[in-house]
Amino acid sequence: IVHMAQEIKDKSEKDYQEVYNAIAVKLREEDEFDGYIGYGPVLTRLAWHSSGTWDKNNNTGGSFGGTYQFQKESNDPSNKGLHNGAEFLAPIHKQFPWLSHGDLYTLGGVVAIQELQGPVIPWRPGRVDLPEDMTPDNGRLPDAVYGADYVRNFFKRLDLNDQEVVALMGAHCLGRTHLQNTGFDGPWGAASNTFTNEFFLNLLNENWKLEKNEAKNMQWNSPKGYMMLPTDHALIEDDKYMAYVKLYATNNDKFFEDFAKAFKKLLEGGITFPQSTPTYRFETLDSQGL
Ligand code: HEM
Ligand SMILES: Cc1cnc2ccccc2c1N
Repeated sequence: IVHMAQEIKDKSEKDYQEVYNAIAVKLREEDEFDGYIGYGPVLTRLAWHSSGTWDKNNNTGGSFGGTYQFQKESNDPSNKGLHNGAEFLAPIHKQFPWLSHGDLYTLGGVVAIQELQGPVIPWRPGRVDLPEDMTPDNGRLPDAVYGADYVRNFFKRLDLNDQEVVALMGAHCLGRTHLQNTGFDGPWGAASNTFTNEFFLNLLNENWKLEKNEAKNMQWNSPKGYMMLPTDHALIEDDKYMAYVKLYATNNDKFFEDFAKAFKKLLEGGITFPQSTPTYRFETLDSQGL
């Protein structure tokens, strides 16, 4: 299967910056969601889950067709809680009906990362809505209970190497786990809604204890009330991953640079863009003085 992005002839950078700004203003205004964490983390996870269904071996799934809009995909147990992100974006789709669902879900993640003070994520438009029968099967997204070998093998299907995987996992600096969504709980106290390399510093500096949580799942907890999933903790159980954890814990610029590249690659998996497709680097609200 070839997913050829369409050439968007009648929309300019200004049009896409207008969509970016509409999402960013809504994000700034609706700050009470999830105990004042806001919508940034869940929008980031929605962009990742709508892209993470890609299978490089047969080029099925991925962000191109916007199939998260169909219940077969949004009801995947792996997607529990993401409806909050989709409902947040629904009015944006109404305001800009010319934007495909695939472009909407991925752009939502770009706005979230940038407005939460993360790196600029270069982004290309042109994803095309596919019919419901092209929705990939459930079960293509990763489980949280396994170790490094599972994580490494899982991300091969998304064509992502050790360095890209560790960089991307740094997004777990944002938001939190919710017992009713995934059977994991915490961090307790304020979860973060600012994009930093804290995830790597916490991995290295906290005193982690493996405990069974209320849903009978094992997770790593620290005396300060932080938590890590088994797949998070796996990054300091494996020498190759550990090298990148240390790199990103000590070099925030390198983390930002590598995260931006890996997140763009994740959001574009399986898509062929025409030469003429521009790559947009959007301004944040702050940098526009808005
Ligand atoms: C081995 C791979 C991964 C596993 C097993 C995993 C698992 C999870 C789980 C269990 C949650 C909690 C969801 C909830 O209970 O509401 C979560 C949240 C989150 N994940 Fe991941 N994740 C992985 C990779 C990623 C990647 C690659 C990204 C983005 C680049 C990401 C971004 C997020 C964000 C932002 C949240 C917070 C969502 C919120 O606060 O509502 N994750 N993840
Ligand atoms: C500190 C930390 C660690 N792991 C996480 C996994 C998923 C969501 C949030 C997380 C988080 N804030």
